Amino acid sequence: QYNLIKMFFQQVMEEEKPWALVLELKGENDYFEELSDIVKQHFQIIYYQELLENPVRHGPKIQALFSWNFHPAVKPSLFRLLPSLKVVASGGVGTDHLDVPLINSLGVKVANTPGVSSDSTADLAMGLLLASARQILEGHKIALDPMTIHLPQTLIGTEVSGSTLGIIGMGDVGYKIAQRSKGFDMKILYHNRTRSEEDGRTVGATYCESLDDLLMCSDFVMLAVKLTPETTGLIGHRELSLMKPTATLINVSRGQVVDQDALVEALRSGTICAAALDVTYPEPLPRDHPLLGLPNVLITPHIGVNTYNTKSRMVKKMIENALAAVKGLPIPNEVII
Ligand SMILES: O=C(O)C(=O)CO
Repeated sequence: QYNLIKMFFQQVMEEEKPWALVLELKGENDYFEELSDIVKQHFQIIYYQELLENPVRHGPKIQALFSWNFHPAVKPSLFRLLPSLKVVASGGVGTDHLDVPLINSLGVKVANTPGVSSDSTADLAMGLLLASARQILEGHKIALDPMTIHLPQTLIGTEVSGSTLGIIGMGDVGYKIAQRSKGFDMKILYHNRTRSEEDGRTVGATYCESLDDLLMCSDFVMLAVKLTPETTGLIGHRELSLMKPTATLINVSRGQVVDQDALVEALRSGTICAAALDVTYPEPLPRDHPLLGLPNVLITPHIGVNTYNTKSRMVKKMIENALAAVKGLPIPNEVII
C-alpha cells in the first residue's frame, strides 16, 4: 500500500513538472544522454523529432526550449507550433544565432549561459596556438605513417615563449587567454572597445588603442570578440596585410569576424603564415571549401566549450533560466538587446 501511495505521488510530481522541448541532446552519445537526464529532473521532455511527429499533441504544452548554439529548427515555423513557449534557454554565451527581437516579439524570452565556459574556451585557444606553432598535427601524421622518415630538420615550429600575442576582445575569454599566455612568458597586447586597466595589469597585458598597431606587432593574433555588427568582417584584406608574414591568426569567437575569402588569399600568398580556427562560417565548412585544403590551416569544429564540466555547468544554468521563466520570476541570464 505504501508503495502504491509513493508511486501515485511520484506520478503526480512528474505530471507537475513543466514541459520542455529539447533540441540536440538526445542519443548522440552517453554524455548527451546524461545531460538530458539532468534536464529531466526538472522538466518533462519532448525531443524535436517527437514534436514533429505529433505537433498538435505536444506543441501546446511546451513552455521552455533548450537549444545549443545554432540549430536550424529555431525559426518562426517552430515557434508557431509552441503557443505556450515562455523561454528559449540557449546553451553558450553568444546568441548571434537567435533573432532575439523576433523571439521577444512573440512574448518569449531568451537566456544564455555566461561565466561558465571561458576556461574551457581559453584552454582550447591555447591548444590551437600551440598545435599550430609547433605543428603538432603534422608531427602526429608523421609518427603514424611507417613510410615517412622523420628528419630532425623537418617540423621546425615557432617558439611560443617570448613571442607576442595580440588578443582582440578582452572579455572573460580574452582575459583567461591572457592569464594562460602569461605562463608561457608571452608578451601580451590587447585591443578592446574599452580599456580595462585593472585586467591589463593583473595579467601584464598592454592596451593597444589601435587595432592596426596590435596586428603589426603580434606573432599570434587571437580573436575573442563577440559577434556584433561592428566585429563582423573585422579582419579583412587590409587587416591581414598588416600582420607579420610569420604571424598566425587564431579564432575562437565566431567565423564571421574574419573575411574568409581574404583569409584564404592571405594564407595562399604567404601574407600570413598560418591560421587555427575553432569557428568558421558556415559550420561545418562544405567539403570543397578552400580552407580545408590548405596545409597551413588547423580547424576544429567549434569545440571551445566541449568539456564535460563546462557542458554540465551550462545545462544547470539553462535549467535555472528556464525554471525562472516558467515560474514568471526574473530570469538570471536573460538576454536583453
Ligand atoms: O558560448 C558560445 O558562444 C559558444 O560558442 C559555445 O560553443
